[in-house]
Amino acid sequence: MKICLFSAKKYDREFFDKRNNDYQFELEYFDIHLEPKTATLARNAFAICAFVNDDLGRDTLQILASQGIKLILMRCAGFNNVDLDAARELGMRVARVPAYSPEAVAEHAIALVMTLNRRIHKAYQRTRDANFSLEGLTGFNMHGRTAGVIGTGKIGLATARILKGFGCEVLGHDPYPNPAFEELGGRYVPLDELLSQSKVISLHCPLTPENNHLINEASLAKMQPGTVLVNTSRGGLLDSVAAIDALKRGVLGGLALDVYENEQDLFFEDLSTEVIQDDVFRRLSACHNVIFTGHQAFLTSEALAAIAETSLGNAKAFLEGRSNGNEIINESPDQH
Ligand SMILES: NC(=O)c1ccc[n+]([C@@H]2O[C@H](COP(=O)([O-])OP(=O)(O)OC[C@H]3O[C@@H](n4cnc5c(N)ncnc54)[C@H](O)[C@@H]3O)[C@@H](O)[C@H]2O)c1
Repeated sequence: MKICLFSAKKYDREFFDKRNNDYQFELEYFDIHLEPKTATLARNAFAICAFVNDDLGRDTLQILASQGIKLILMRCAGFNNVDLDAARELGMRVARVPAYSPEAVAEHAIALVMTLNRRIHKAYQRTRDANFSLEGLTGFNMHGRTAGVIGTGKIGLATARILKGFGCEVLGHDPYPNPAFEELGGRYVPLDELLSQSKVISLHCPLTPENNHLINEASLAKMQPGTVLVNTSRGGLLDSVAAIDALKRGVLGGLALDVYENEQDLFFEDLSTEVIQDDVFRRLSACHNVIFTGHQAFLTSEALAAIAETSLGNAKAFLEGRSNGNEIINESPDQH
């Protein structure tokens, strides 16, 4: 039984091949994105396995369905790039990996905050050039600061736990409060209060049509000068053009992005010999207090092993006609 994996990198092959010893599926890997013009590659398979920047819109799904694909395996938690209505109409099932390692993403978010705060990115460059001046490297203590977590599900909770460990006061905002967040000492507040009180703000809610550009010109205007904002969730949550303006005005004292709203043309590829055409990305990456990582928050060996195990387990459950709780075809993207 064959599964075609799209956007498959070396590390995906390594972990899927290893876990597949127990499952014995036939795995075919394609390094390229899934989109209408590549969907025809998925021949003689019952399932395809896709990732965050693959295009699973109606056109792609129609081509896949016409080739007999019955199951979409998302090897990630988010599924904002899947047209669930189309999948349902075409009789396709969609499954995901709801929680492979919340700590992997939370730890990366905090690594980004600390890199910006303590200017590690600048110190790294300076010391390699034997420049040991400390001018311009002043950070702030996390201890005693207020940090805001937007979205207090699995990853937001893991982030809040680390922030609490630093000795931060942790504010949260979530339409569905999580008792575990309050148990660890977090305090729920309205979004405006979180924006205006927090020195550090970390985004951990899914991208839905309702919260596209949740952080926009109006919400940035509510932040205190010098706020550090980190987004490891989905790029569309932040209006990047408004962020440039907030950086210029000093409202944002630091911006760390593991995700970017137009990342599908950039991330996961080596573009080091090309001129980047995205002017918003170029303006952001030219700021001394902006750092990017290319959607790597998930990238730990623990997370990759869990992604492979759960994805293959989802395929097995489908073939056995079982539900294992990872199906999303009947959910809308903003549901838990
Ligand atoms: N960068 C990466 O590598 C990476 C890896 C995994 C997940 N993610 C992203 O992280 C997101 C969160 O993952 P999770 O496992 O914590 O999901 P989760 O479902 O456990 O938690 C998400 C929380 O966000 C809340 N929420 C929804 N809309 C909101 C809004 N408008 N304002 C505030 N809160 C809102 C939900 O109620 C829920 O509690 C995923 O949707 C995905 O986009 C990124």
